[in-house]
Amino acid sequence: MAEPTKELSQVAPQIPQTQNPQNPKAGSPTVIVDGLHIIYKVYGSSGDSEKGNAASALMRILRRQGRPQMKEVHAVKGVSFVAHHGDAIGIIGRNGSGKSTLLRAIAGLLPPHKGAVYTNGQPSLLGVNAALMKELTGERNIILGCYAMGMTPGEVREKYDEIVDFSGIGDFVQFPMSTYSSGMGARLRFAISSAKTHDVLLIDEALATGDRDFKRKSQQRIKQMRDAAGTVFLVAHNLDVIEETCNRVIWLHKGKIRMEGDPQEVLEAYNKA
Ligand SMILES: Nc1ncnc2c1ncn2[C@@H]1O[C@H](COP(=O)(O)OP(=O)(O)OP(=O)(O)O)[C@@H](O)[C@H]1O
Repeated sequence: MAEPTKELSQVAPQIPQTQNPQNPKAGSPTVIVDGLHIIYKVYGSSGDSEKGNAASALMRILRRQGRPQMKEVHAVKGVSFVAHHGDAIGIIGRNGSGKSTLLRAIAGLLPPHKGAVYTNGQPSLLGVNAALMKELTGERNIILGCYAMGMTPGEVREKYDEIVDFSGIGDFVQFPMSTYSSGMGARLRFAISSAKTHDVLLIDEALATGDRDFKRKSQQRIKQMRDAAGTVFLVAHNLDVIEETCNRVIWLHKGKIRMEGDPQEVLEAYNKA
């Protein structure tokens, strides 16, 4: 199978950089998405007239058709763009427009059907379903999560209190995550993931469940990551979060880029559409 993502240095070692004496990395490319197509293959009914309901399942059994036919969902259709160090890129679009699919492809979790994703550094996906273990306590999850991000035991000890403080879960850190509200879970996930500086951090709706205070804190932290010349991608339905956090917005529509650029301009066009 083709590699989901490739190291940027292998394909574009000499791309000119914007010089910034304070941070020499700033402005250089971190992610190149080149003519990307993602297709899901799913089992579905054979025709539009056959909806996936009990009646059609029964008909299939009676007609001895066995398994339903394979269908394809073309979720991302020829998307291309370049992201740079220091960019926070908001991805907006209606339900089903391909936002989460694009993030998962950048993270290397979905192989391109056509085209390619090149990344400089390791992309980390922070999603609403990021893999923390519900039956373990917050404390255990913090430790495991930090190890999973490649931190040393010393770094974990150093960051532990800060993560608990930032998440605001207080004494709940001693309880299994299965006892947390969805907001508490999302806050802990964000606190763990953002305890480390990421080259490319992909955030999928993780800020949606936090309260106002937490949103403010997380926006500040995203800004710090940008200042450290990381690249942040943010999928959110809350357009205020996008406007306040991002310096660029990509509007996806039915798997294609409808518009891209300055947040105010893109959000204005999106709201009018
Ligand atoms: N695992 C999957 N298998 C098959 N089809 C999928 C899968 N995940 C997403 N799709 C389809 O791909 C298309 C894009 O979905 P995606 O979740 O990327 O959109 P989205 O813009 O993130 O939507 P939302 O705003 O509702 O989260 C949709 O038609 C969806 O039904």
